[in-house]
Amino acid sequence: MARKIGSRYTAHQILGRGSAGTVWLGEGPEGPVAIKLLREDLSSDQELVDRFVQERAALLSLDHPRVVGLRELVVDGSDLALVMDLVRGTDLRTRLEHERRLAPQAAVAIATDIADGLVAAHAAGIIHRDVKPENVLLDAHAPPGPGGAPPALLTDFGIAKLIDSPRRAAALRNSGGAGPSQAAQGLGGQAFSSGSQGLQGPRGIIGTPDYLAPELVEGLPPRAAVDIYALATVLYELLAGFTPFGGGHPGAILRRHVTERVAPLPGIPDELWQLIHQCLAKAPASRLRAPEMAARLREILPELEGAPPLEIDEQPDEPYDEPPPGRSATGTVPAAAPAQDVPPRVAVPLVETSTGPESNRDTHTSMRVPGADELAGGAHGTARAPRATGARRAGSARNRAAQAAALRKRRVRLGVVAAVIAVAAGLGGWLATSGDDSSSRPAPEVQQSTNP
Ligand SMILES: Nc1ncnc2c1ncn2[C@@H]1O[C@H](COP(=O)(O)OP(=O)(O)OP(=O)(O)O)[C@@H](O)[C@H]1O
Repeated sequence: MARKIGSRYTAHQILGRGSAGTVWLGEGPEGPVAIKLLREDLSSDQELVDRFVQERAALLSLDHPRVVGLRELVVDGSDLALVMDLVRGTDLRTRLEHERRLAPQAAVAIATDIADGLVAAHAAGIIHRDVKPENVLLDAHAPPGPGGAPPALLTDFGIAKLIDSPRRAAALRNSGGAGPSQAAQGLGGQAFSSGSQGLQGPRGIIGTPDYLAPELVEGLPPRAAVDIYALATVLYELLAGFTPFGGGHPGAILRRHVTERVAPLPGIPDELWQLIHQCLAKAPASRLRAPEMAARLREILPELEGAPPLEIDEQPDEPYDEPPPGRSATGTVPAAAPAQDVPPRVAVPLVETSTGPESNRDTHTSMRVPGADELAGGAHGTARAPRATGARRAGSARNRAAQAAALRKRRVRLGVVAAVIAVAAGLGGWLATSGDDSSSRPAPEVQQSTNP
């Protein structure tokens, strides 16, 4: 059923739904467009509407072939719509769901496109804040690039930040139900709320847990480096089929971003791994900047020609598996509950989402407060450590009793939320002064144009 949007656009058919609203195939004076119609509760929020209007010029000015162009912001009665270039194709999440893992050259080609988009955005002072496969569109009508990858375009620039209004975040913090700041509260309410009050104003964390840079978990204000971290996470996911710190409840994922190190992917070319590793550095200053990342990805691209997707064993770890003594921390934490109790791995956005029919992707699962056990690294918080196909799992059944005993001891030490709060708070200082990479380049100072 056709629907008028403002005086110039008509929405014809639903293309898909996301956490912020519904995307329609539409028509305007210059031809077909995509129209994102924001959810009613968002569009009726006067503060949010004001922010959109304030940011209109900055968002409309972002013009780059690797960025989905925003053509118009329409405020029409109770409708708030973003009119965008129409990309005929699919989003990267859908492709990943079909293929599970991409061949390295295709993965790097897509990451290069996204990095190019970030170069333009960061140069314009705009931080994306929600780089993830859902926000990457693949243009199936353009000639494919290296590895047969369709050109990729980054979409939803600045949207996460716009929706992140202080009033909304405060309301969510005060609400009893699942909401965006619940994970943050669960991980360490003091650390988060005090950090947020001091550095960001009374805001919650906005983003999607799997892709959130550790400094955001710490309550620091977002800088361009958060997009680099998220892009490195996406690249890792394209290669591995899962994100480095994902799995389980949002609070557990957030904790891992801060405390765990990423394990190398089996069979990954060293240069590519070094790049991912550097861009996943805990300290934002240690990450590459967008132009450097794009250039390095481009250099690596030709060497990956013909390389097959990585072979990674995706069988879930056995319960009670724990890294053997002496092994470096790799993202594996001991499991303690039967596998059937472990919630599915999904990326959930840390923005308030609608539920039910409004949202049609499993990325929009609502969150619940993670328990102390999960926050302390229990089964629901177990990240998957990459293992080559056929490689032996860390730990084994013969050590299970000893491991279970060690686990119980460990839980006594770590099994209260307060401990996690202390760890998170303490790490704030550590993060500010250390990195896990050699580079000590200062963090790029990109002012968010989305600040009021
Ligand atoms: N410019 C566009 N052209 C064509 N299709 C689009 C465009 N923008 C979005 N879509 C499609 O609309 C659907 C919903 O997109 P939307 O951006 O609302 O949600 P999302 O990014 O999947 O999730 P979230 O809002 O949580 O980030 C997606 O399937 C996407 O492929």
